[in-house]
Amino acid sequence: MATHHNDGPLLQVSHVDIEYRTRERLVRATHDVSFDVWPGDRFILLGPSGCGKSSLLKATGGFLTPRGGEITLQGEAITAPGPERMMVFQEFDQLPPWKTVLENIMFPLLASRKANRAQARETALHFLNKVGLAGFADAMPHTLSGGMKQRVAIARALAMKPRILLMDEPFAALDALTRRTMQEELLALWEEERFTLLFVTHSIEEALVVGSRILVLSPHPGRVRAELNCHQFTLNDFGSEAFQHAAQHIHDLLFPSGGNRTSPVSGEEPAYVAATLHSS
Ligand SMILES: Nc1ncnc2c1ncn2[C@@H]1O[C@H](COP(=O)(O)OP(=O)(O)OP(=O)(O)O)[C@@H](O)[C@H]1O
Repeated sequence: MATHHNDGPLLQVSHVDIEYRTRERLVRATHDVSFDVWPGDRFILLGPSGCGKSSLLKATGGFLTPRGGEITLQGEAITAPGPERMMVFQEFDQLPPWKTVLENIMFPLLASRKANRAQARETALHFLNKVGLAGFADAMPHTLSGGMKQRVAIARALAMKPRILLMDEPFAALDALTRRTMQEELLALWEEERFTLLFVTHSIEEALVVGSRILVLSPHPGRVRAELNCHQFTLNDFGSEAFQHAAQHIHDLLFPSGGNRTSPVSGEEPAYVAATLHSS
């Protein structure tokens, strides 16, 4: 179980500015972004394409260094990638194709010397079972569906018992039904394991279902527009009045021009529209 709120935030993102320098220009990805993630949080970074969500996640992963501000995990500055911060990406090709499913899950445990072969195998089988793929230990990644590959990537990350799990739109490339199932499974896993999650999405609906807290970001450069609690919603709340109300509220935060659903904020806008119009 996660320890609860005794020792201060697990992750602190303080006044973070992220910039990219290309030959032609300087891109400011985020400006002065601050937030705290507590143990056991399912913390969502939500915003339109280009608001710097992935950049914030990569900086937390230690894959890039902010231009300004600081990111700390349990008080220690993040300067490089580390096994206590495991990442799950959107792409289905994140599993080395020459390793079996089981070997894929065992690999970080062995590479980080967290476990010997026997322990790694046992842990990998345990987590493979947890994501419902016990029968696929010896399968090669190319024989799996997209959803199954994402389950393996999640098992691989959780097997490391990271202090924080970083997920970058992990379900965005899945069909709607599989996406819903994966959200359900992730929540069930969280109920069992109570890991701390930092999750990037541009879907309001997904943010409300998966998250316990949501950081709403505005684009160019990404700034904090609001931070909201949403632990009250589950997958059963789709279409409920409270859910619709919360979705509309977030929509209005993201598109403050006043409900103009055709405002050209980004090519990704239909995701928000779908979220607010969804009812069942
Ligand atoms: N390697 C890079 N070089 C130059 N600019 C970059 C690079 N990576 C990201 N950017 C720019 O930084 C800004 C933020 O990008 P980022 O990918 O973090 O946003 P995002 O909110 O995750 O978007 P999306 O939902 O489309 O992935 C964008 O304007 C993007 O073009």
